Amino acid sequence: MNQLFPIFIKLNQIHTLLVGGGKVALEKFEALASNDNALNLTIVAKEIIPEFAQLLKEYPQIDLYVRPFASEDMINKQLVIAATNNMELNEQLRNLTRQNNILFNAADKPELCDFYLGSIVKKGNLKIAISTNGKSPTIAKRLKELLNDLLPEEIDETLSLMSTYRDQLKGDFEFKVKKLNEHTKDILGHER
Ligand SMILES: C[C@@]1(CC(=O)O)C2=NC(=C\c3[nH]c(c(CCC(=O)O)c3CC(=O)O)Cc3[nH]c(c(CC(=O)O)c3CCC(=O)O)/C=C3\N/C(=C\2)[C@@H](CCC(=O)O)[C@]3(C)CC(=O)O)/[C@H]1CCC(=O)O
Ligand SMILES: NC(=O)c1ccc[n+]([C@@H]2O[C@H](COP(=O)([O-])OP(=O)(O)OC[C@H]3O[C@@H](n4cnc5c(N)ncnc54)[C@H](O)[C@@H]3O)[C@@H](O)[C@H]2O)c1
Repeated sequence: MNQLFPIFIKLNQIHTLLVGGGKVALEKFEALASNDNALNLTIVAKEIIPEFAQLLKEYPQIDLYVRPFASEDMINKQLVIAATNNMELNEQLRNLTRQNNILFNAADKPELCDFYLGSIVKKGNLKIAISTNGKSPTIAKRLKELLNDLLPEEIDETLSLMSTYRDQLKGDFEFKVKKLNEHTKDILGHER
């Protein structure tokens, strides 16, 4: 059984720290920024690969510090993601985040993580996050591709129409829920 509880985070409201500037850090950065390019992020890395530094020029709001991690970097952060090649540093980050009540992810190190990144299907306002409980990120990626192909582009239009319809409905909450369910019965092919 997968006991992980998915939540959807507003990356422009919280402050995230990414430690590391290599290929894996770049992948994690792309995973974050592809959801919200106005994200609130600080990056600390002893060294950064040129393509990552180049990409960051498109994000003037992001702070990049090319130097070793210092414990003060944790101040005012709510989420920390580590993508370093240094296991001692990963352990130190694990301990510091715990002491400071900050949620922690170490890329590819499940035993150190409070949360995992998911594979993400995106169709306009619709977003589906996939977890395999860490069993196979490759299958998560393949499922994402499958769902991306299966879901029609019009699904976003349907969401917008439903939102307008809901705003126009007059009546109490129970009445609205009934109407919305009646209206979508055929779209989804079954009754709630
Ligand atoms: C979903 C995705 C999100 C993201 O990272 O953005 C993600 N990994 C992705 C891809 C990917 N990662 C790896 C491969 C190589 C093949 C393979 O191993 O399968 C591929 C496939 C590829 O790149 O093609 C290597 C790998 N990853 C982990 C380990 C350690 C271990 O398994 O013990 C190792 C072995 C390292 C080694 O051998 O040294 C662990 C984790 N990776 C997770 C997330 C979390 C669990 C998610 C879940 O429950 O499924 C978890 C637990 C923690 C975390 O990192 O958050 C992203 C999909 C991108 C997309 O959607 O396109
Ligand atoms: N590259 C891959 O495809 C891959 C696949 C699976 C697992 N991994 C693992 O993921 C980790 C990261 O991989 P990578 O390819 O990005 O490694 P990398 O060596 O390219 O990058 C590591 C980054 O950590 C930074 N770093 C190290 N010590 C630091 C410190 N004290 N303060 C701040 N930054 C520091 C380095 O400057 C560098 O930017 C490694 O542990 C690797 O074994 C990598």
